This record gives sequence, structure tokens and C-alpha cells, in this order.
Amino acid sequence: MTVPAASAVVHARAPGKINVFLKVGALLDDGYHDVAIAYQAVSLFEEVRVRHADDFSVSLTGSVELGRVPTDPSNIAIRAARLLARTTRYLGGVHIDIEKNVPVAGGMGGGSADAAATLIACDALWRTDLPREQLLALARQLGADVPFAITGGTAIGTGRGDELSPALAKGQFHWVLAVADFGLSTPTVYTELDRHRERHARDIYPADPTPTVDAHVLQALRAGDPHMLAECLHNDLQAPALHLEPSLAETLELGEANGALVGIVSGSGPTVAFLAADLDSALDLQVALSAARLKAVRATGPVHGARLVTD
Ligand SMILES: C[C@](O)(CO)[C@H](O)COP(=O)(O)OP(=O)(O)OC[C@H]1O[C@@H](n2ccc(N)nc2=O)[C@H](O)[C@@H]1O
Ligand SMILES: Nc1ncnc2c1ncn2[C@@H]1O[C@H](COP(=O)(O)OP(=O)(O)OP(=O)(O)O)[C@@H](O)[C@H]1O
Repeated sequence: MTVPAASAVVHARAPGKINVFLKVGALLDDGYHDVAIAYQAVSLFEEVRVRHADDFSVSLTGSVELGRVPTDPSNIAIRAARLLARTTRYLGGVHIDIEKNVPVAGGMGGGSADAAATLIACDALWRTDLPREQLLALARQLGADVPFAITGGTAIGTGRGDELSPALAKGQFHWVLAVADFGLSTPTVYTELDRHRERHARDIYPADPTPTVDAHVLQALRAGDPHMLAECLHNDLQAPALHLEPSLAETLELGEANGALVGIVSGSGPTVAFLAADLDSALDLQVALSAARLKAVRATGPVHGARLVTD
């Protein structure tokens, strides 16, 4: 590998994700829930460029609302860079420039993609060359969705969602994303689910003791068949997200009335992901949602995980 010059910029790109299946099991002692997830990486990418600096800093641009993203050391990209520096005993700093295209606090893993791209980019800039397994271990320390942002494609996540195994997928799925102009906090949505379960004596939303991904989902992904997948999309966090933000029900209805095979809240929301039969239906749906003054973005999946880009 060529040695990056002192003035070098290293560019890495990482994708957002949709949870095509998400079952939430028991609340564990560490505050996390046991989950079973089918992840699909989709073609909304975070572009991260890093260059040598004495300290750690971040700057932001992008196509999404940036107001809710911190630029202080709590930014997950800075946390990722610091973690890598600590682990490898690298003594310098880095400036991280992030072009954000994944909705913020939207349930699509935008911050996780920033963390994944930053790990890969700094590892190249600093020539620390960590083995992939070690990068994945650092990713796991940063957040449950971060390892998947590194691997990308289609994968099953268990445990906290960070124990990954690849899943076979054929073809390309077409999605239209209805992006809300507000965010939802992931822990708040999980807590709302716990409250739901307590309130309803666990009979309406019982916590599965050993959550697993439905075999029909794996079959639909393997077949590359959107009609089959539409039958089995599932998200246990959808009900609590709708409870916290009832307006999402109208968004779901609007998409389904305008040709979507089905709509689902992505992860902890509030982005609603509509699965379309093909590109033409996706374009029609995007027009219909835009006419209703919703921000509608098209994406396809699966796509690759975090990787370096040659500019
Ligand atoms: C909703 C999903 O995006 C689906 O992929 C993930 O489960 C959340 O992943 P994430 O945002 O990377 O989550 P983290 O940053 O690790 O955790 C944020 C908080 O979400 C809750 N959390 C997260 C993952 C999990 N399996 N159980 C949880 O209860 C916990 O309260 C945790 O403190
Ligand atoms: N680089 C970052 N990009 C976005 N948010 C960040 C970042 N660093 C820290 N944050 C904080 O994390 C919160 C969640 O951001 P993010 O966009 O990753 O949410 P999300 O997509 O809902 O996450 P997930 O789907 O992984 O649960 C934001 O509200 C913000 O306060």
C-alpha cells in the first residue's frame, strides 16, 4: 500500500441500512435488548474524508438536516477515531469531514455509518492496518449497528444486533424512504416497547425469549423477490415508534395507497421505508409522496459496506 503523505486526504464511504426484520427479545442487565435482525445496506452513503491534524475535530456538510448532529467530542466519528488511536497507540489527531446523506436520528444508522467509515479511513491514514476482526471489535464498542455498517450487504444480526452472519441475497430491492422532519431517540423507542409490554402484561407484544429471523425473510431475500419480502417485513419497534409519533401512521397509509407493496418503520424510526415492486413503481411512489409534501428519497439495496474510495 502507498504511504499517505502528511497532507493526504483519505476518503471512505459507508451505507445506511434498513432493518427488513427486527424482533426484540428480553431486556438484558446491560440495558440492551436481545434482538434478531435482518439488515440490508442501502444506497444512501455517508462520505467521510480524513486528514492529519494535531487534535480531533469534525466538520459537516450534506443533503440532510444537520442541526441535531454534534460537532464536539460526542460525535460518534470523533469517538471512533479516538478509540482507534487509543487502541493502536497512535499519538496524533485527525480532522474528519463528513458529508451526511443518511437522515439524522432516522433509524437508518447514519451515525453508525460515520463511525464505520471513520475507522476504515483513519486506519488507512495512520497506516495502523488493523486486521478486519479487530476493526469489527472496535465497531462493536461504538454501537450495535456499527459492525453492520462495516460489512454491509445483507446480514443477520443477533445478540445486541452486532453478532453478524452474512445472508444470501439476489438482485436489487427498490425502496422509497419517507424522511421525517423530526428524529426519534433509539433508547426512547426501546423503552416505549418495554412499557407497552408491561402495560399489556406481555400478552400483546410478548418478548420472545430467543428471537430469531423468520425463515420466510431469508427465503425472500435469497429469491430477490420483493412481493415475497413484502409479506414478511416485520419490526417490533414500529408499534412503539407509532405510539410516540402517531403521524407516522398517515405516512404508512399514504405510501401503501400509492403503490408501495408495503411500508415499514425503519429500525427505531421515524423514517418509513416503502418497498416497491420495481424501479417504475418506486419513481411513481416518490412523486406521489413528494406531492403530499413529504421528503421522499429513493434507494436500492443491498450495497457494499464501508470501504475506501479513490477520488
Ligand atoms: C434500532 C437499531 O438501529 C436496529 O438496527 C439498533 O438496535 C440500534 O442500534 P444503535 O443505534 O447502534 O444502538 P446503540 O448506540 O448501541 O445503543 C443505543 C441504545 O439503544 C438501546 N438498544 C440498542 C440495541 C439493542 N440491541 N438493544 C437496545 O436496547 C439501548 O438503550 C442503547 O443504550
Ligand atoms: N456523526 C453523527 N451523525 C449523526 N448523529 C450523531 C453523530 N454523532 C452523534 N450523533 C447523535 O446520535 C443521534 C442518533 O444519530 P443517528 O443519525 O445515527 O440515528 P439513527 O439513524 O436513528 O441510529 P440507529 O438507526 O443506528 O439507531 C443523533 O441524534 C445525534 O445526537
